[in-house]
Amino acid sequence: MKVSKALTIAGSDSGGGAGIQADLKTFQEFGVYGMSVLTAVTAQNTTGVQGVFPVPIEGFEAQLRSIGSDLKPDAVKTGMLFSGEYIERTAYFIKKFGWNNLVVDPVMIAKGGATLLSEEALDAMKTYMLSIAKIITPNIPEAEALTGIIIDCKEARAEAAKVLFDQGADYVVIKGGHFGEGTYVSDLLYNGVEMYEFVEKRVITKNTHGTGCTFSAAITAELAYGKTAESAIEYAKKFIQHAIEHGIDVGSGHGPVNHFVYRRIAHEQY
Ligand SMILES: Nc1ncnc2c1ncn2[C@@H]1O[C@H](COP(=O)(O)OP(=O)(O)OP(=O)(O)O)[C@@H](O)[C@H]1O
Ligand SMILES: Cc1ncc(CO)c(N)n1
Repeated sequence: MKVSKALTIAGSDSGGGAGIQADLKTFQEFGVYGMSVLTAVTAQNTTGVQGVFPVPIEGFEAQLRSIGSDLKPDAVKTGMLFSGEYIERTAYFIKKFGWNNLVVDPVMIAKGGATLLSEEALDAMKTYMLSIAKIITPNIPEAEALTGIIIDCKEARAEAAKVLFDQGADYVVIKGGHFGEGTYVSDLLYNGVEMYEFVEKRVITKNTHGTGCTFSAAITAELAYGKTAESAIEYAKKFIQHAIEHGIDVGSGHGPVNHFVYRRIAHEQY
């Protein structure tokens, strides 16, 4: 049986809500065969990040070579890339293997404030990843760090999207989860010609662990199926909305979004 295949290059979240675990669960939910290359192991749960342990760089590169020499992902996403060295190696292998359906989620800081990307890596992210990204999906603080623009209004967000586009990404999505506490949450898409806003009702919940990873994994899964960037983003936005609305009550902190939301809704109908 032929299947669409997607690869995530990211960190592990032992708590299962973000990182590689969120990506693989989302790929599975979309019916896409999931593969993973680990940059780092995090000791993490719903209350925060207790430790970050990078995979030795040789082990990281070996995983990329194993995938590249045998499996051909239809789409690839990057999440926590840990440091400039891992970023440079990631870009090298992505180019070498010709993986061009690339979603870059420039993960920098976990919700509780833990650093997932070293500060020196910011330049490497701009130099190596933006130029090869099909879609980049920063949240507001990440877009601010990458552009130097303070995003305190919609106009500033649009300006930042243009700067990121000029740095090389084909499609820029600046997510609005961190944009105040309004009734609606809007994500901005810029494709070099037009700006689109994807708007949904803000869900009042503490279970928002993994929103960003799950959203970008859903986009990647849709790209793996051969969908256009616009339709992949539109569908992923609906998916993340359902996943947040049905967030899971586990742990004592921020529970994860619900990666198997469609199946759960189906079960509830019986
Ligand atoms: N409370 C909410 N209600 C509805 N949608 C939300 C809410 N919070 C975030 N989103 C949506 O979830 C997606 C991820 O956005 P967000 O800005 O939270 O990303 P992120 O900060 O990268 O996530 P993470 O903290 O997992 O790294 C976006 O589509 C955003 O609009
Ligand atoms: C491993 C990992 N990647 C990404 C995030 C984003 O929030 C996280 N919390 N943990």
